[in-house]
Amino acid sequence: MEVLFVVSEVEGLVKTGGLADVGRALPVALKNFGHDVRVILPYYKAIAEKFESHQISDTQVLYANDRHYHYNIRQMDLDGLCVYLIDFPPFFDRDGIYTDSYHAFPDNPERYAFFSMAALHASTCIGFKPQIVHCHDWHTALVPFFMRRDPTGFYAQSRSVLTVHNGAYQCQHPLHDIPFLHPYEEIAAQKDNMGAINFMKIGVMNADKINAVSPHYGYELKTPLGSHHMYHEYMTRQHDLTGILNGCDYSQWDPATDPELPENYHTDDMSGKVSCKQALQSAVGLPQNPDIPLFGMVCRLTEQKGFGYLLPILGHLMQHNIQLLIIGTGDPSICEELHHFAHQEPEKFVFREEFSNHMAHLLEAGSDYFLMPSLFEPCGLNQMYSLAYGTIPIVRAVGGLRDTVIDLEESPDQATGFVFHSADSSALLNCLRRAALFYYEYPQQFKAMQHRAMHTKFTWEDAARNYTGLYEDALRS
Ligand SMILES: Nc1ncnc2c1ncn2[C@@H]1O[C@H](COP(=O)(O)OP(=O)(O)O[C@H]2O[C@H](CO)[C@@H](O)[C@H](O)[C@H]2O)[C@@H](O)[C@H]1O
Repeated sequence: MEVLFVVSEVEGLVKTGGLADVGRALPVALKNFGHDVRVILPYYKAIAEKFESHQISDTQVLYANDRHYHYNIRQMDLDGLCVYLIDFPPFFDRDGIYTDSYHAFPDNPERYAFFSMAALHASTCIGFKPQIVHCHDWHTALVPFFMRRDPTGFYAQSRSVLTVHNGAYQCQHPLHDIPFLHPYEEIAAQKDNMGAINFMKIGVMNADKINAVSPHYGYELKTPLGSHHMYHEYMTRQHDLTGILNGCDYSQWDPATDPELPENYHTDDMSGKVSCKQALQSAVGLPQNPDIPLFGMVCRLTEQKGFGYLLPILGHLMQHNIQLLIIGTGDPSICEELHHFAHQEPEKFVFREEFSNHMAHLLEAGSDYFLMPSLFEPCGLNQMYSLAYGTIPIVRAVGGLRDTVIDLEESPDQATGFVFHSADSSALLNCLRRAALFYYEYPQQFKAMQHRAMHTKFTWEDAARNYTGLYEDALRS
């Protein structure tokens, strides 16, 4: 199949979170499955500064209201993957992808409405007629709407798939600021009483098929509590909504080959993991004690990741003989609390406010436990990386975390981690205490759990097979 993969981030080029990991690994897996996949994303400043690409057509123009958008199409090769870039400096030649590190760019809705329109337009200019146009999250959720109303007929036989990586981000914005949507009366009819429209709703109501990034998140989207206030839309589309579990990119996340680690390791010889722990403790200034359990966490600092109930128990946690390391960037108020706490407990707790791929890899390898107590988690990738690195995940039973981690009490012989249920501090604290006790009291069982974790596999090949099935369903619709 010919697939146009329209996405706002691609790991290796530009990344703010898990969307980028999927933006790289899934098209590669689909290509390996035999599909002709072309990825298209904005030509951000960060890409222009670091990577070679070349312009492949004359300057193109799009019109919306009285505005003209003159843009260029560029192309590059990313490890055998064909990548097109939409070059429009007024929107993309700036520091930051979505934010200036603190605040979202106010013109994000217009930027991504333009990108969605330009991605489809560019494909017609290039002459690539895809059977499937696969878009992701709110940034490209207008693509299915524009496809259905394409006046040229170029996409008449094409079908659209919208993947929901994070349904909480929907982009609600005044229609007035989004010129590309002005011509459509049906959109004007959807304005709420503040004059705003919702990109994600438009995507869900117009895509031929929709999928969540795990089966359980697919189920949650169809519940009032888990739908992020889009229960009506997800229920309306329930027969076209499914869940496909993300994979783990083992070419990037394998402790036996990971070049970011001071020493590699595998299930037959775990001594390298001890060196990684030592290197991690040394890198962040924690006492170099190999016997104390080290809990690690790396994530975007947002409420989604469970800080609402993690922050209140940090003090209680420090009464135990453990170490905790958190690496992340995001919400300034969470940063402030973490910095404050780190000053109080320098021997036990370190907070690094940074985005570092190297440190993320070292943390995955050097920690004993990986903490992921999310309020909601569409799939989650770090728990998969943790399993691969023999770093036992501690997760809440939501979304993809529930689909990928087996709790010790639930199934002692198959357990790969610790799972708690309620979104509250005491449930989390109990779970963390359970994990610390297990580490100290049952070292042999801890090792056995590490081995089981490292043998657990969630491959992109499986995901690509499932997406192929979804594409086939879309083409039949
Ligand atoms: N400070 C930092 N330094 C270095 N690396 C950092 C970092 N902060 C985060 N990362 C990296 O970003 C990625 C985070 O991926 P996740 O899937 O866990 O979360 P995210 O919420 O961004 O993704 C959303 O999309 C993905 C993809 O579908 C879903 O799995 C997920 O549930 C959904 O919320 C990992 O590769 C992680 O290592």
